[in-house]
Amino acid sequence: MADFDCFNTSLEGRLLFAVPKKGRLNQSALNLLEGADIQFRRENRLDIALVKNLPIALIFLPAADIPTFVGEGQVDLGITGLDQVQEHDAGVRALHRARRFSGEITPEEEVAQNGRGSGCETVLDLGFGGCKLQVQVPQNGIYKSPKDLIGKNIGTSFVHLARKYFANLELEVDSAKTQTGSHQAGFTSKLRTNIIELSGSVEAACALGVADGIVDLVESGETMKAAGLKPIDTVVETSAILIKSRKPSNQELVDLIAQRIRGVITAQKYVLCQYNIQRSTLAEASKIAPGKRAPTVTSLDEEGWVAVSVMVEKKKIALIMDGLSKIGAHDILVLDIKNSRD
Ligand SMILES: Nc1ncnc2c1ncn2[C@@H]1O[C@H](COP(=O)(O)OP(=O)(O)OP(=O)(O)O)[C@@H](O)[C@H]1O
Ligand SMILES: O=P(O)(O)OC[C@H]1O[C@H](OP(=O)(O)OP(=O)(O)O)[C@H](O)[C@@H]1O
Repeated sequence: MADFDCFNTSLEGRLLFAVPKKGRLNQSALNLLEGADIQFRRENRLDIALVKNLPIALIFLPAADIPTFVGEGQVDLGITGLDQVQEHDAGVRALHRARRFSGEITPEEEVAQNGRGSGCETVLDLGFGGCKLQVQVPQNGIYKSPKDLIGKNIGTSFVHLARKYFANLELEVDSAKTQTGSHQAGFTSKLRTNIIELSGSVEAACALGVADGIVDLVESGETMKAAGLKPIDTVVETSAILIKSRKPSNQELVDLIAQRIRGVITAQKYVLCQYNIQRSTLAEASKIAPGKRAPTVTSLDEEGWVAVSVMVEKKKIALIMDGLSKIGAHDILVLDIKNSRD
């Protein structure tokens, strides 16, 4: 158990669950907690909150730090972006590599340590916070392909993923030139591309002459366009995920939370469609809306008619209603699902 005495709060026996304290993932993460009936009251400016109805303590941390806390086993569970987990992973591997170069560990020990991973295990994809980590360059500039950026200045908050990306690119280019390069050799030589660490507003780096290209997140593309940039490659496609440490303090509680969150995600993704139809058309209707498992069918108090209730993906509902209507379904209703459990 981590020592959190500094918070003057007893965390004894509680599962520690890290939640993004600000930024793009904060509100959706809080909505998920509410849907999963994880009740808490957060005191002003305190980054820790005890859950009232479960033996859990929420720890509010920057999304970028959550993989470190979970990976080192100080915190049991966390919500963060896949990009942040991969950045942490790449950082841990870079550290092992540096230790091998300095002779602190043998190549075999490096392989063994890499095999153990960064300590974060993905529990489930949360279906929000979707975006891409992309290599971007000025729209009307001289750089056309990622290879043109080798040896140049790259601004990013994702230094480890950017180093890994350009190390692979340099290796590819060098191998093509010499026909003798090996993967390992590429990672041992010094990176020629200069990765510059920036903590925010990365898009400004090119216009201000700090960088020739950047590696940053793109969702709608508005920020990129406004900065006069265009994407030339994707490093990672990311979304928010639930992660757990290698040995959580209470696996049963981890499973319970995962099950509740899964239920909330399903409820957000589906709606309930109800309609009346003649029994003779039921098979056709079931092809249009087969449901998550199968439609629920009840007899109506009218000869030859049935009432059907079926879960439908929200994004498909309009087309499905059109189809059902076309084959003679009546009284089609669509209802929101508040929560669900498999
Ligand atoms: N535009 C976006 N659309 C969707 N998800 C995003 C977007 N930007 C970032 N994310 C996701 O949110 C995570 C946290 O990014 P964000 O920039 O919100 O963090 P932060 O630095 O903690 O907050 P802030 O930028 O407000 O200081 C990212 O790692 C990514 O997974
Ligand atoms: O493609 P878009 O929809 O425009 O989103 C992309 C922007 O969102 C994120 O930054 P954020 O606004 O969270 O602030 P930051 O730059 O301070 O991290 C990301 O770093 C981009 O700048």
